[in-house]
Amino acid sequence: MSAAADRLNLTSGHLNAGRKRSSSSVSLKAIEKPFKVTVIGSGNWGTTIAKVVAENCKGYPEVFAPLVQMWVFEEDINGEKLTEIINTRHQNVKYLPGITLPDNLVANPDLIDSVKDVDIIVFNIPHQFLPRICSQLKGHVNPHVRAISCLKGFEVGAKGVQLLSSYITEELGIQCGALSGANIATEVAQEHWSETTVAYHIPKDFRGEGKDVDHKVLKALFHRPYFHVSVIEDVAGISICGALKNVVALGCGFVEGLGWGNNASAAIQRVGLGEIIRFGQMFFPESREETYYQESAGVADLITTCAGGRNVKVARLMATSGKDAWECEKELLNGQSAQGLITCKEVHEWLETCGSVEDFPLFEAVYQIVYNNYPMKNLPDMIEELDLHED
Ligand SMILES: NC(=O)c1ccc[n+]([C@@H]2O[C@H](COP(=O)([O-])OP(=O)(O)OC[C@H]3O[C@@H](n4cnc5c(N)ncnc54)[C@H](O)[C@@H]3O)[C@@H](O)[C@H]2O)c1
Ligand SMILES: O=P(O)(O)OC[C@H](O)CO
Repeated sequence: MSAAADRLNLTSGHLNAGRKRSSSSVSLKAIEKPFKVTVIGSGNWGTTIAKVVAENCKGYPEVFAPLVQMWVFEEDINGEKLTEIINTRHQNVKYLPGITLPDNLVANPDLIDSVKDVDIIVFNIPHQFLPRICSQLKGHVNPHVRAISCLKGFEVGAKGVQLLSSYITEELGIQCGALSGANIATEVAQEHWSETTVAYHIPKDFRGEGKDVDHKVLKALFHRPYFHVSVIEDVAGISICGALKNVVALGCGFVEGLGWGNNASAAIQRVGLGEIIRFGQMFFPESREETYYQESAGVADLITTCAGGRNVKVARLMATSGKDAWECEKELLNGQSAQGLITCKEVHEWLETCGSVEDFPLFEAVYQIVYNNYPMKNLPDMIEELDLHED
């Protein structure tokens, strides 16, 4: 085993075969040409994951090209360009203040230039911007490029409800997996220990170990001493959890803001977990039920998001202030996005299309509260009235 593999502890013993994780031991010394990596997105999570990736690319030059580009949606910050601030002071002062970024992470405002000759793209933007980003990238990305989506949400359109990784694959013709877990960005950026799940299917045109991206390469790219990665195959399972826990977190924020306490929040999470699993079973039958319970992307992410994520904070403020969702998001998040606000609408539209609204009373209640001003205090009845578990 190479020194790099040894340092990464990428042996089969380290991986839990019972959870269908990747288990082969591959010498990373065998990498034919180091993989060049770009991160698209520079928000709270975008910048955090770019930091993680840049640390590993610098640490394993036999596997990755050390220089990592991060595409930045350019902004003016008190007369200075955000990209210039990042490249000179090595800090994203707007979206991840107080965190020093590695000097091999280079901010680039030119989207097309940022993916030139790249081997791996990590997508990490609020999901409402994905269609425009993909349409700009079309024709500029080689089909052999591999991608990981760190986005949490769905694309709902003419093709029905789609995973964002599938949307990227369809739009750009590249294989795309996902990364999702119990990962509040600032905690990861501060290097407090957490876990995450990466899911990736090896594509039919896989070029072979050492030449192409596989589970080992992805583990090397994302695993840090403070950020423990498990690599599995269930892209649908981890993506469904990641998208829908944000809707559940809004429900938790409502009951907390009303002053109802921990029992009410736990009740919302219980109902929410059931609806997440039901959604997976109905619309993505390829997703595996154990992912919801065993992976960081499952119930662990539900718990952390409902405790300390942005969605719960926005919903709490809605309840305590009486302001609408968009005002609360603006007031609290300084340009960041509470993705559950968009996801609950997408889910509602999809469920209406297929006549399944009544199967998901919590998702529907959250949508009605956010978009149609339904009283939050009626949430228990809204869930109860539609509860399918009643005899
Ligand atoms: N922040 C977290 O704790 C966290 C953790 C895990 C996953 N996620 C997920 O990661 C994804 C990205 O979240 P984030 O926290 O990096 O973003 P964010 O919520 O911090 O959003 C801000 C980003 O949006 C960009 N932006 C604004 N307008 C834009 C436009 N018109 N086009 C393109 N980009 C624009 C900004 O430049 C900035 O980079 C989301 O799907 C989120 O759910 C977030
Ligand atoms: O801050 P939120 O609500 O977007 O959630 C953050 C992460 O998704 C937690 O894993």
